[in-house]
Order: sequence, then structure tokens, then C-alpha cells
Amino acid sequence: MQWTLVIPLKPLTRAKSRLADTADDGVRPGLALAFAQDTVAAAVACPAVSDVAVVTDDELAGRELAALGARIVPDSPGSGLNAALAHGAAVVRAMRPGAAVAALNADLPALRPAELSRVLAAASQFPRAFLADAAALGTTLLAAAGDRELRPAFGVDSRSRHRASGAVELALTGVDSVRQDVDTAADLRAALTLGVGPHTAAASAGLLIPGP
Ligand SMILES: Nc1nc2c(ncn2[C@@H]2O[C@H](COP(=O)(O)OP(=O)(O)OP(=O)(O)O)[C@@H](O)[C@H]2O)c(=O)[nH]1
Ligand SMILES: C=C(OP(=O)(O)O)C(=O)O
Repeated sequence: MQWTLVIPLKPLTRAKSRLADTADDGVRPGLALAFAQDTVAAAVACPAVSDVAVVTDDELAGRELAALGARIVPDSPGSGLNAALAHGAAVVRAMRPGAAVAALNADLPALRPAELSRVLAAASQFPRAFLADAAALGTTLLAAAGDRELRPAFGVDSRSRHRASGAVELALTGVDSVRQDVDTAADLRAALTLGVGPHTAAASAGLLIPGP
């Protein structure tokens, strides 16, 4: 089964505000872009993924992510993360009716294509399914079969909302790279330990990451 991924990305100057202690205003946009580049590159390289749509209004990110093979969808609702995801899924399905779609965060710099394949293979067993993030409070991936609406409910504590929505929580081990989103300095440290992609490795090389 082949998936279309929908990846949301805020304008870079507003992204990753919880990393302000680690990366100042001059550095943080480039770091957020690097996370998205490594996420998109791994998604595009995943054999279970037929195409990747990035919902963003950021011009630079749009150019850079298109160069990696993503389709760029303007965030025309301009009403936040879940509206952007629902819009991205609708645009994808207008072009490819019945496409299986999965929302994936743009801040997974350690993402490995083989682990993403395992998660998508598991998700394909259910009408809707999700993967909890490394903190076990949020969500990094929400998947919907071709005949189901995505119904995204990302944001603080989204794990419990996605569970309450009837989506099946995927109980997989060995998929840490798909769970490891980066919101804080501790998350960045964990991602670097897992092994990040080349964009994030370069962008984080000069950072002093506060200790635990
Ligand atoms: N297109 C779009 N993407 C969004 C929007 N809000 C958040 N995102 C993306 O959704 C994912 C999770 O977002 P958040 O955790 O809310 O924001 P963040 O920039 O990652 O981090 P913080 O600023 O620390 O909250 C990231 O990939 C964001 O870039 C939005 O309004 N539109
Ligand atoms: C939006 C989410 O992620 P974050 O941890 O980046 O806020 C979420 O977990 O639903």
C-alpha cells in the first residue's frame, strides 16, 4: 500500500519557539528548516510513500522542500495546524481520490525511511491509526485509509484526543526515529543521539545545547 504524506510547516520565523534557549532568533529559522528538510528527505526516500505534500506559506521552505521532491500546498485556511492538515488532505484527495493519507510532523530530523515504512505498514491494517510521540503525550503521525477522513486533532496532548477520536494507537517498538519530534533542547539532544540527517547535523553543529 502506498501513502501520501501531508507535512505541515509554520512560517520559519515563528517556528520552534520552545528552542529559544538553545537557538536564538537568528539561528532558529534555519534549524526549523533543517528539521523539515531531513524529515521530507526521509519521507521521500521511503518506499511506502508515493508522494509528499508540505502545507506551508513559507517561501524559502517551499523552495527548499520542493527541491527535495515535495509538492507545496499554500496554507490557505491560515487557521492553524489542524486546518492546514485537513486542507492538505483535501487537496491531495482532489487530485487522487481515495488516496491513503498520513499527517506527519515536520520536526523529525532523525527520521529513517525503514522505520517510517514499518509504521505505515502497521497503519494500513486500520481505518485510522496514529503513533504517539517520544514524550508519550503527543502524536507524530496520523493515518487514514482512502475511504476515511483524516480528522486531525494535533496540538498539546493530542495522543489522548486521537485515541478518543477512535484512531487506533500503534503499539510498535523500534520506531524511535518516527516518534522523536524536537520541541525542546532535551528533544534535540535525543534526536542527535539517534542520529539526525545531514541538514540538521550541519545546522546544529555550532549550538551549545543545555544539559539535562
Ligand atoms: N501549515 C501550518 N503548519 C503548522 C501550523 N502550526 C504548526 N504547524 C506545524 O505543525 C507541527 C507542530 O507544530 P507546533 O509544535 O505547534 O509548532 P513548532 O513550530 O513545531 O514549535 P513551537 O513554536 O515550540 O510550538 C510543526 O511541523 C509546525 O511547523 C500552522 O498554522 N500552519
Ligand atoms: C503538534 C504536536 O506536536 P508538538 O509536540 O510539536 O506540539 C502534537 O503532538 O500533536
